[in-house]
Amino acid sequence: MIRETALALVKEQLTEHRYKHTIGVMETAIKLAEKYGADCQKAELAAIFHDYAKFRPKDEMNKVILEQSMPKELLNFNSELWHAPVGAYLVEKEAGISDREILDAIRYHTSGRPGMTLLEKIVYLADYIEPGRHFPGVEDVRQLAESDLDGALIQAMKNTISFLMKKNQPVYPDTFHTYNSLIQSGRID
Ligand SMILES: Nc1ncnc2c1ncn2[C@@H]1O[C@H](COP(=O)(O)OP(=O)(O)O)[C@@H](O)[C@H]1O
Ligand SMILES: [Fe+2]
Repeated sequence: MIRETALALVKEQLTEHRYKHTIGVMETAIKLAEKYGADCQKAELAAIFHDYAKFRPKDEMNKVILEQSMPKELLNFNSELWHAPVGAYLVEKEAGISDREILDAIRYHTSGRPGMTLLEKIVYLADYIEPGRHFPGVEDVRQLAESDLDGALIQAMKNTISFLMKKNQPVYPDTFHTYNSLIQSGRID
């Protein structure tokens, strides 16, 4: 699918603000894909579609999670997590994207998962550091992303986990497991 077609499909699903964020994620994901040797076209499409389900009603997302046998555990956590796996499902069903790598990059863009692929890492990070993002710690992650993809990802996950903990919010454990897997894969002992 070409960029224009994908963007037109996504624009219908999003607010103006979310659409601008999506453009930022797309541009950042392409740059990261060039830098780290990922497939730029897949990075572009995954980034364009990553928030496709962001504004679906909660009851619709809840139903998809149950009917499509997604992890039920998701329902015990922040509903903000749901649009990622539900988005992967709807992008396949409604937009006809069938590439597994692209769908998985959408599926895991919020929680991460242990053993993330290069494409999944790029979309996760592009979502975190795109130029429209302004929150404490984002500049450090942007700097790290220039030369150390895993280091940047670890820092982004640390920030997300601490942010949720500071607000006394539950943390969906896959993010902890992703953090552990990244820390362990980089260890020299
Ligand atoms: N492990 C987690 N447990 C609970 N909430 C999480 C977890 N990881 C991310 N979140 C929350 O999910 C929300 C959406 O994240 P994300 O999809 O990355 O961004 P966006 O808001 O651009 O869609 C954020 O508010 C974030 O704090
Ligand atoms: Fe998202």
